[in-house]
Amino acid sequence: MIEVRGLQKSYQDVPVLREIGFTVQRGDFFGIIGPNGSGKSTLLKMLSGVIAVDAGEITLAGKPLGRYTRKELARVLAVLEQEGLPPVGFRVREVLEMGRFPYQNWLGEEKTDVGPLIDEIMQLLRLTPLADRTLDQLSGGEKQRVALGKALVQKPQVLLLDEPTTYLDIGYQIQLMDIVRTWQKTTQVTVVAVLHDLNLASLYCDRILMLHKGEQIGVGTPQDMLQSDRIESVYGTRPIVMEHPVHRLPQIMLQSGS
Ligand SMILES: Nc1ncnc2c1ncn2[C@@H]1O[C@H](COP(=O)(O)OP(=O)(O)OP(=O)(O)O)[C@@H](O)[C@H]1O
Repeated sequence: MIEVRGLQKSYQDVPVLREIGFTVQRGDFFGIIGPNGSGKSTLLKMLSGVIAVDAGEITLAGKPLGRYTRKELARVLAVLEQEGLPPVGFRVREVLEMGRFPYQNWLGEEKTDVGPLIDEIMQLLRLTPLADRTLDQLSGGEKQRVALGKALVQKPQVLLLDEPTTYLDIGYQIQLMDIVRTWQKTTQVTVVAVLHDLNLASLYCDRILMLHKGEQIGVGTPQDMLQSDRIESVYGTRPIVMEHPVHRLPQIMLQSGS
């Protein structure tokens, strides 16, 4: 679904990504991890076409990213960003309707009735009781669900998530990740998520790309990537890595003073 080859990026002649290359299969949950400043958001912005690559190529559904028009791209790819919501005056249902823009004509009309799709996504995200609230009347966690709803109504083939669980408590973190996974299983959407929380990355990602200072440290399963030596060399702190007693996946425990 996504192929990345030989990607390079510099800002003002300072290289921030070097020789990045990986493939994401259709329907995979792919995580991008790495310390602050390692280039995760820059890579995600290149995948979404927001910033240009200096060298290398990104192919999406068999077509180079640069050959998509903006509207074509919005039918294939949706992004959940930290600041992806419109100004505060809009109501929840209106915001979700805005997500349909790639399918609308210049009058904002669509051939098919999307009411049932919007109802389904509002229910999945438990937004139905909030439909008529304006954005300023929502909590941070509720706003994040609205932003996700706006991305899902685009019915994308690829969903990019930039640190989707920042500011969410542990209950909302799991709820949001579970919703994404449920949606993924029903629609076969390919998910690429920048995640700071290594334990969440382990629980939800099929494969993980680890970046460090703009270099690709490796791509592999959570078991491959979340080893204490590797984490220590990249993050500068040595955690204890244990197997989750239920999910049989690596989970890390931080050690103070290490
Ligand atoms: N517009 C810009 N101009 C110049 N340098 C930039 C710009 N955007 C990012 N950088 C630099 O590029 C590097 C990678 O930044 P990026 O935001 O991609 O990292 P990140 O891994 O997402 O970090 P974080 O986890 O802190 O969000 C950093 O050194 C950052 O200072």
